[in-house]
Amino acid sequence: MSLRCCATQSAAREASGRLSHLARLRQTGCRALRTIACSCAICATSSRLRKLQLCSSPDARARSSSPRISLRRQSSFPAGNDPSRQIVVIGGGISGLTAALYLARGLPEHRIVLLEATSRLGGWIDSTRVDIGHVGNNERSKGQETALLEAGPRSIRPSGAPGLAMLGLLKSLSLIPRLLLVPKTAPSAQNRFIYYPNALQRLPSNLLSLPKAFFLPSLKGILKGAWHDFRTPSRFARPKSESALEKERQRAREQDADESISTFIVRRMGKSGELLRDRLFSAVLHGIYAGSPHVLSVRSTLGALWKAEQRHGSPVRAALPSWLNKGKRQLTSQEKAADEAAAKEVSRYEKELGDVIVGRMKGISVYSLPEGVGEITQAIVDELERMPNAQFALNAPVTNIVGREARSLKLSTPHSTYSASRIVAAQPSASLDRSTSTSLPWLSHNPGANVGVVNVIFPSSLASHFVSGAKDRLLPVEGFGYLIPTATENVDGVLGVVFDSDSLPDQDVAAHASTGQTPTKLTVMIGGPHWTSKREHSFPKEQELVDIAKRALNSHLGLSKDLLEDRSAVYRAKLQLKCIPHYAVGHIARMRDLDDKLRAHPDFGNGRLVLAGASYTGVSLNDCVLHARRLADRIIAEERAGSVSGGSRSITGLESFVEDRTFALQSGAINLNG
Ligand SMILES: C=Cc1c2[nH]c(c1C)Cc1[nH]c(c(CCC(=O)O)c1C)Cc1[nH]c(c(C)c1CCC(=O)O)Cc1[nH]c(c(C)c1C=C)C2
Repeated sequence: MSLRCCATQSAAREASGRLSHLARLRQTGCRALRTIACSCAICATSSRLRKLQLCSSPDARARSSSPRISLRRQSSFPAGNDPSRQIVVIGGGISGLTAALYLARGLPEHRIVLLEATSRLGGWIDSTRVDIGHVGNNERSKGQETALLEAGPRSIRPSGAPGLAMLGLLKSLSLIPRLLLVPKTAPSAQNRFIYYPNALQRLPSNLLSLPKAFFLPSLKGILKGAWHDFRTPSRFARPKSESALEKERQRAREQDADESISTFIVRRMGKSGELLRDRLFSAVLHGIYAGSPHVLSVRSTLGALWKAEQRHGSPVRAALPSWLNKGKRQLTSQEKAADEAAAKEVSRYEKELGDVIVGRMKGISVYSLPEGVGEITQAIVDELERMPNAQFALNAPVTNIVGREARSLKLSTPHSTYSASRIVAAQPSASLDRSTSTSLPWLSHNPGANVGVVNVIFPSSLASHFVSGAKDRLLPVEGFGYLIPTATENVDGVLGVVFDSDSLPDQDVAAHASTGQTPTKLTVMIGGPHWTSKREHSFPKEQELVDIAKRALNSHLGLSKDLLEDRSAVYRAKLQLKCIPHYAVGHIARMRDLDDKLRAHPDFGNGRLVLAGASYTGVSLNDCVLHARRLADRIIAEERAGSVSGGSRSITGLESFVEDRTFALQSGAINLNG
């Protein structure tokens, strides 16, 4: 963060000498959080992320932030400037960094250049440790109390192919021993709440707790809805007598079929579906996409529900044993092939990880690292910095990409031009659309969530001061946090609150183990669909966001005004613009069209422009890593084959939309508690 701020004091240039200068500046100054409130031109213009920082505590100081980079000279690199052996990766978020890392490892003869538009790497990942005051009364136990804050993603799920791909990356970066693991049995894994209509309700965490849940106000009508779903024919049901040609036509139509989450739920569950949408599903969507069930595609975001109807007749039938389910149908050969390919990929990653790690991770709900998920991007940057064939440029927004059929591609930034045989475009798709004239469709189609994030820290001393009794706990319940559905009265537009100190307590214990005291940390998320009718300039400013957070914590958790206004409480507010892509209805069909157009493009086809990142193939860190790895593997294979036989180049980064026509996105499943 300080890198960004310091960088903006002078002109934005991407020369290597300048980057070393930035690294030096970062080490020497700009440490206090409050210095980050940007009044600088570059942050406001070249970065789409507007940062609003506020610390109410005089003691709060930021200690670490975005990945540190210091650029070494590249003159020793053997490939020189041969464009046929130069790959440019655009975008320094997790997707771009992962792609660059695997490419640099797999193609040591190629130069890999990573261009980042802003002055920091890491994208939405933004981990910062702050000092929040002193703890301990006597000289021996006295120490500085610190808290690790995340303004973006904070924990990672180890499940499925995406989860394994991420663990494989972490293993290769030697980060596995550093993981802070949260077991599935931990209270934070078991307890997730919904605030409806005016109280916290714990959601069922397993089948045993399901019957009790039927009486929760937010789940009222679930039995009626389930019965409606059971009786509603599948939209994929076809008469047995249909001709083969009819069947084929119907199958082709199904390939592109889609609907919103709202219409899916109401179609399957009738009137009860409307209630469940407003009391339950909207809350879950707030907690993943900061999005609305009316906009999001069911197929691309809750793909497990879509697949359940397609394969089993309905989501309820899918949960039944097969002898009770007459709606279950035979899989097509294409579906079988896709399932087999997915299973193969899982076992490949499991093999790479080894039985010990795979076994250990089976009992884990989520994990993070002592210095937050930012440790991952820092470790990637550190390794890239050590590699002679990797190069970074910050403050290097790509303003144009020109291709001349089979010749190399030319990229322009305000201060340089680059030639490349291939480009991996890992920035948000709308940025690619805005900054270049690729004439590719759909890049700006999907909206994205605007979210106000307020980190709140109560230093450990406040618990003993404000709570009487042995427990010393400021929060009324223990768990992951709570979400607010649209049916709850919510004029401030709060999406939910994460109990960070419950879900990853070890992040802060580790920092001051001598006292055993830990701060209480919360993150209040605001906005998303509640701001749809607002223009960007009227989004709440930093103080307004903090005030909203205080009101929410007071009315939802009963935290007293004295506690909230205590001068040692720390608040940090940040506005995250377009931070989570919303896959709108029809996303899969549009991605197939984009794939076709890209493949056939005279300048960018033939694997010359490859698309990567959350705009296309899944919003989680795991999805970003999985798809970046997949495309890097394909590029490496083609480059190696090409150097021998001039192999056919066909990569677009969108292969998953074409290869698995029934279920393109890996992480479409939801799991409320597991
Ligand atoms: C209150 C808002 C938000 C909370 N988290 C996010 C928002 C916008 C962002 C987010 N959460 C998840 C993802 C998916 C990708 C990932 O990294 O795993 C994103 C972008 C995961 C998630 N969080 C919740 C659910 C049900 C999921 C999906 C699958 C899973 O991990 O189980 C629930 C949840 N999110 C938030 C809270 C307070 C909460 C539940 C109480 C915060």
